[in-house]
Amino acid sequence: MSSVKWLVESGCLKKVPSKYAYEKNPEDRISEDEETIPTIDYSLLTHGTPIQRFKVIQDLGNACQEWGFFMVINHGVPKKLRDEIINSTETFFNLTEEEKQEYRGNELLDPIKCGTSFNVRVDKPLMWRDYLKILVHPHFVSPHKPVGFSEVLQEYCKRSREVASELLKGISKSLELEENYITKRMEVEVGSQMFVANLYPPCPQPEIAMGLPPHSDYGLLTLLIQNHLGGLQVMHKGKWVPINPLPDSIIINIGDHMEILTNGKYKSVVHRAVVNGHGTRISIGTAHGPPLETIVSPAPELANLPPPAYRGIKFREYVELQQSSQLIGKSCLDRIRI
Ligand SMILES: O=C(O)CCC(=O)C(=O)O
Ligand SMILES: [Fe+2]
Repeated sequence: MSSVKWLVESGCLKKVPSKYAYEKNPEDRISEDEETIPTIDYSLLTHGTPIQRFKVIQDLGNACQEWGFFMVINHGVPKKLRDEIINSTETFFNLTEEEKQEYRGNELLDPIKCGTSFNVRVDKPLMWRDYLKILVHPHFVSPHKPVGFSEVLQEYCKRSREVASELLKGISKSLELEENYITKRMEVEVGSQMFVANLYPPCPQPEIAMGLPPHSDYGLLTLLIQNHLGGLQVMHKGKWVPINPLPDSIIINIGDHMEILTNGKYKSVVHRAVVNGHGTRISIGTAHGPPLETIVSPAPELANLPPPAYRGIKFREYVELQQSSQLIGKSCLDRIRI
């Protein structure tokens, strides 16, 4: 299956080929309010006074409960590193189709996988998106091309793990649990981290194509950065809210495993990526979760009243289920609700 990038660059497309034609839900509403996702000042979480910390933990809890999405500012991941990971990812996608073939991957959880759409075996229609997914933790691997990619990838992923683990401490506190509760219970230090780069080439008819359809993410937390182009929309109170992140911020969202662990107190939220007609959008997510063999179930501290609402499932099994199915809202999580 050729990449969307190749399709766009190899001819002068005036129309979206029919296999990419995406029928939007006629009931979709785009929010026109100014309202957007909350902002969390990370530096107050890590270096604030006790009062500032108390307040930011409350804000974090509210953001998780009300939106499932927020932006973090003052996170300490240098702009240079964020630019470098976006630029080197772009350079990766600029390799020839033959060079990228090496990373096509045959198995669902091959540590390095490069491809198009979400899952070409089941997607109907195809998505206007190419991707590179790398399981970077606990065992770091990287494509050996382009030159320098591996070093930047390793550093960016390490810095994003640091941010994720501080946020998980704050989230534990917001649930009135001990600060290291989630990181310990989910063995986050030896947990899995998936790097997912999305490339959305310019689309001749953006209104009838989709970059990524409505879905929630697996894992505990996802960190997301993007180049200069927007496209992320978050479902909130029945409307799609377009996200325009503050400069230098990182977007964070709750994944399905946080919903399971908190017994539904913090819910994963459906989001999608729309495409545009003028330029190539790149977004880079890192999904943070437990080790693949860990069984995730509701924390007993949070699953007494109300009783457990999800059955326990091995992280690997859940990821395989999600990655092998069509991406449809929260359909994967629905399968393990009690
Ligand atoms: O490109 C985006 O803004 C969203 C990407 C996304 O939702 C994902 O990779 O799971
Ligand atoms: Fe996502």
